[in-house]
Amino acid sequence: MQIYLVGGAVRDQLLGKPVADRDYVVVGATPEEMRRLGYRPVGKDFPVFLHPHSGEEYALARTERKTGHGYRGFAFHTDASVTLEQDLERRDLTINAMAADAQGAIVDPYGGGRDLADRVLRHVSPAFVEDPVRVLRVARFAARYASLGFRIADETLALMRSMVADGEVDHLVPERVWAETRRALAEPTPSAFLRALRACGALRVVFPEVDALYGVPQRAEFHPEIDTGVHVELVLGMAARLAPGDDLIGWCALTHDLGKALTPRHELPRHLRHEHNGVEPLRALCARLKVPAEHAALAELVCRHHLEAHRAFELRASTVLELLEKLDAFRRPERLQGFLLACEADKRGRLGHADSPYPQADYLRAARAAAGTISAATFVAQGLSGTAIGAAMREARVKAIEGVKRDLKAAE
Ligand SMILES: Nc1ncnc2c1ncn2[C@@H]1O[C@H](COP(=O)(O)OP(=O)(O)OP(=O)(O)O)[C@@H](O)[C@H]1O
Repeated sequence: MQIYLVGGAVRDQLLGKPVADRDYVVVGATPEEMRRLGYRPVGKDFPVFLHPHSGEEYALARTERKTGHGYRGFAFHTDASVTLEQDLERRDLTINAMAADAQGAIVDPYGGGRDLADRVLRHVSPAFVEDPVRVLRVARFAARYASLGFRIADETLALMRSMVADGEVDHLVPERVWAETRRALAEPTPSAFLRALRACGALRVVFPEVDALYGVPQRAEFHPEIDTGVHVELVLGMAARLAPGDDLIGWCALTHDLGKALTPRHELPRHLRHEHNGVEPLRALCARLKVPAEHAALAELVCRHHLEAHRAFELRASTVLELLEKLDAFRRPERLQGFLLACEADKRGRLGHADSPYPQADYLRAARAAAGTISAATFVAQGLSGTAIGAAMREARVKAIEGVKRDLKAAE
């Protein structure tokens, strides 16, 4: 039997990037042999084994046949006669379909090395169309490598379009959409994920509420980029810059303005109440994709309150306190931190504003710190009880926030 390193590890090595996971393909072996050698079987649908010591994954070389819709409709075939080339042929992109033998010699039957050098994301074979998640994977790799100058090959984009047109993308299960989206949001250029999905028409299928933002105008004096979809792309880019690799902030960036798609035509380009209008589609989207609770919760807070954060200096101290309470900022400082990063990404994610300061974040952080030092214990010690404690504490917190604002003004 022969063992090859395959997929992402070979690609990353050739790109000079750190290798995260090492996956191996085993050619010319049977499951029984693998077990005899001490490998532990883990695959449900097809034979994958864990190395007895390193815990790395070793999969028997396999082919597949499409039997139905979506990703469940596959019959995998594996035996000792399946070749490395057959296994690599069923992979998505040529840059992911290279292998390296034990001596480090590269096996590259589909031109992955050339595409890597040319910065092209290209499908391996016509079988690409058989698994709709590959549309999302290509978009995700576009988000990962956009800054290196990668583009999607025309013929691959054409196949992606045909998969959308044939309705194959409709069969994606929410778990797979979320898993790829989450990973894409943690990539360096998440806006390239949106652009790739939009270019093939998949955005309308998987994120219709985001797709609907393109072509919706905003006021040019606040948003020189005008188009709301373009604004969302800029906010995603800024979120990736402010919080690299943080898909939670990315999710908030992606969804903060969903309400703008619902603005009545006669009100455009103003978007009165968009922060309220966005809540319902956001909740429906989070439920549909089964996003984790904290992603749904923080995205809703950002959607509802981003305008308040932008206007923080104009708000009364009591309103600032209410905002901090709604964010649960006294018990959960990380919530406030995430909220402010997303709000800052929104404010700076506008054409010509990338380097604008966002002093609102400093103010709200300082407000929380000052108000947070006031605790109920002080008022209990003063002999107060029940509702009197709550009222006195509130009053003291409001005063503390007023103090912070005064100090900031004085420092200007
Ligand atoms: N749905 C799919 N269709 C075709 N090939 C796939 C699919 N999912 C994974 N692969 C193949 O399996 C390999 C491992 O997949 P995995 O999702 O771990 O990504 P990766 O390429 O290792 O990238 P990452 O760096 O994100 O882990 C890929 O490189 C690709 O060759």
